[in-house]
Amino acid sequence: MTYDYIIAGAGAAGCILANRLSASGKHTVLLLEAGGKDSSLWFKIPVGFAKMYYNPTFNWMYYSQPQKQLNNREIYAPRGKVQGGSGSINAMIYVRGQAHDFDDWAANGNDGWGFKDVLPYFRKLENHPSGESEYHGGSGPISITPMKGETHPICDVFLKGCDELGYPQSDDFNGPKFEGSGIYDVNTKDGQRSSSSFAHLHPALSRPNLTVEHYALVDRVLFENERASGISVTQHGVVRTFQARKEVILCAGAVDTPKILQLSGVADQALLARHQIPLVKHLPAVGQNLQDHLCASYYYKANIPTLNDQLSSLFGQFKLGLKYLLTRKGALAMSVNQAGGFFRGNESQANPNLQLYFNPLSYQIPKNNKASLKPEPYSGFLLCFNPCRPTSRGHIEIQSNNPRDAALIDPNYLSTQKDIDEVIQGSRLMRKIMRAPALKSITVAEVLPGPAVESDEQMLQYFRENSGSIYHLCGSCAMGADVLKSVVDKRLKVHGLDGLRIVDASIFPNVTSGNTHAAVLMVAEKGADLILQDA
Ligand SMILES: Cc1cc2nc3c(=O)[nH]c(=O)nc-3n(C[C@H](O)[C@H](O)[C@H](O)COP(=O)(O)OP(=O)(O)OC[C@H]3O[C@@H](n4cnc5c(N)ncnc54)[C@H](O)[C@@H]3O)c2cc1C
Repeated sequence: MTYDYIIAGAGAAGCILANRLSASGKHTVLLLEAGGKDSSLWFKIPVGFAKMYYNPTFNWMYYSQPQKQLNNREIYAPRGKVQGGSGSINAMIYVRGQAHDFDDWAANGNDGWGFKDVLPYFRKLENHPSGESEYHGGSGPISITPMKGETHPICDVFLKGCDELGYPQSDDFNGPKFEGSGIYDVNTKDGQRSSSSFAHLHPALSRPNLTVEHYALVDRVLFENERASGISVTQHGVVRTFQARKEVILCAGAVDTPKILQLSGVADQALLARHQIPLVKHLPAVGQNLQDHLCASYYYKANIPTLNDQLSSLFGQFKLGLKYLLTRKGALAMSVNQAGGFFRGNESQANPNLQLYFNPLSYQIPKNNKASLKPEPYSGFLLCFNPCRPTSRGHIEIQSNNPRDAALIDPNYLSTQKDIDEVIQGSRLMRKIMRAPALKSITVAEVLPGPAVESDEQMLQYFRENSGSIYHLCGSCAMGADVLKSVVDKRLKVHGLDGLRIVDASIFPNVTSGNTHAAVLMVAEKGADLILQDA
């Protein structure tokens, strides 16, 4: 069968492309997704995040290679395996990043991707309750909800503590003032997840020129000489091929997009030779430049009730459930990451370089992936940090030429001195904030790492033993001008090939300073415009 556009991966980016490319009715579009539909109610209810965290039906549940700098631990890397992708299972925190994140993209040979260029796309994609303004959009498909005014009362204690220490406050991390403590926005509408699947794809499903195939694992891109001519998938055990009249667009995310390219013969020639894959194009940067945010939590026991108290009792759960059903508000309508912000680890930083989360509950992520996420059995809360712009770079590599084998993920965490220094800065910042009078007055004890962990070495060791991914893998098919160091050009076309683009988190030249979902949605909106301009 032949379509104008074939999109591989119905994730955060792929659903937007499917909508935008099929909207005019002029082009036929095929959207291929390895997972199933997002019909379960748990994708709608924000608290469903916990249900999907270790759910092998809807989550690829990848693990990294053992990380040398993290005590050789294999770090959990959940990825959505369902319509909507990771955008269907994520924590919905909506932060664009700092202006200089995108100015650095532009400086990497990507004119047209500086902050002033991408801001119109951020505005286009969102429906913000404050309406149209310099920084916000009021009529886009993705609904944004500020959690301000709805968060657990303990979040106000955090904000007061930061204020006591003289830190600035930000009313809106996506507005003119990024730096400071504040309350996060989430991408929800009336207490329900506003994913690109719900906001873009569902309303487009009745279009006759849009076809969606589920349980269709893309094995490889097919080429005629140096033009991508179609795609080969395995669906319910049967191999099927589809032809593309105009373009094949890879949207399988930062782990699977480079994997598909490598399986298709577009990668470093030595890697391809090792796996007996015929060479289509020697592109050594495919799979390189992998980045992520690495975080660690500090756990506290409080002398006032926290969300732990409500979530630990059946009556508390019942009350929260009833509130959600009746008003679509309350803890079940929100992310667990409610307060936080962006801070400078020391005075010499030109920009905020640490992101913080203050959660009104505390939970340990169970190591056993058959267990579920449960609050700690006391009134607790946690404070968590990650460096905003880590400089460690890792890679994605196929382990065989079998598309059913997961790729090897090596983020190479904490492999630069800058990243190590920022871990110390972040650890010291946590302790400083917790010494603020407001926070001291509600804290019984630091449960973890605990007061015995005091020196820089001990704090670093705690981080090495306990840190985890905050699930922002990106950069593995970076956009840039240098064909040895990047994979796509500024129009998102794969270097040296025709009819093949990448539109997902893998094209980030550098990770953004906040959570990555918003920037992926922007990339998809701008990518759709670029594709339609060339149609
Ligand atoms: C648990 C979790 C929590 C997160 N929390 C937040 C948050 O609060 N805020 C935030 O900003 N970001 C968050 N993120 C990150 C954010 O969701 C991702 O950055 C974003 O979804 C990436 O979008 P993408 O389109 O690149 O990939 P994805 O959304 O992952 O989509 C890729 C799609 O491709 C499909 N696919 C993969 N391989 C194939 C194949 N071979 N054939 C066919 N289909 C394939 C996948 O099944 C998936 O549907 C979180 C991520 C996770 C996993």
